[in-house]
Amino acid sequence: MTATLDRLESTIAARRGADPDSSYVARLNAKGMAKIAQKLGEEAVETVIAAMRGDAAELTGEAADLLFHLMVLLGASGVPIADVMAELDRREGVSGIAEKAARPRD
Ligand SMILES: N=c1c2ncn([C@@H]3O[C@H](COP(=O)(O)OP(=O)(O)OP(=O)(O)O)[C@@H](O)[C@H]3O)c2ncn1[C@@H]1O[C@H](COP(=O)(O)O)[C@@H](O)[C@H]1O
Repeated sequence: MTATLDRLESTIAARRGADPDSSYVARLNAKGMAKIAQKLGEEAVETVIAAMRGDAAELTGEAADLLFHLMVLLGASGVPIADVMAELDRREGVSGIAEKAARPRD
């Protein structure tokens, strides 16, 4: 999975400055962060809908769209996928319930 995301990150970085007429990555970046964020939100909603329909093939496609648009957003934000993976590694073995219970209260 990491190798796939690493390759996709490189492809997105290489395509960002391409001709928007021939590159979806370039076209989306040319529209700016608000449009990239909007697309990510739309893909998240479509992923949720596919999950609720119980259609595994549809969910697979929507999840791929979601991950792709997340990668475009991370790239446009200058956040390497390696940093996200490192954060997940850091959390490994820490129960979400225990972590939430240990948060300082307001
Ligand atoms: N993985 C993807 C990928 N997944 C989805 N998409 C595109 O994401 C778009 C999402 O479809 P939507 O209908 O939701 O969006 P839309 O057509 O822009 O609709 P509106 O926003 O206009 O309403 C489609 O154009 C898909 O083709 C992708 N486009 C590119 N990639 C990867 O990025 C690489 C570079 O792509 P280009 O920049 O286009 O060369 C490709 O070789 C792939 O590896």
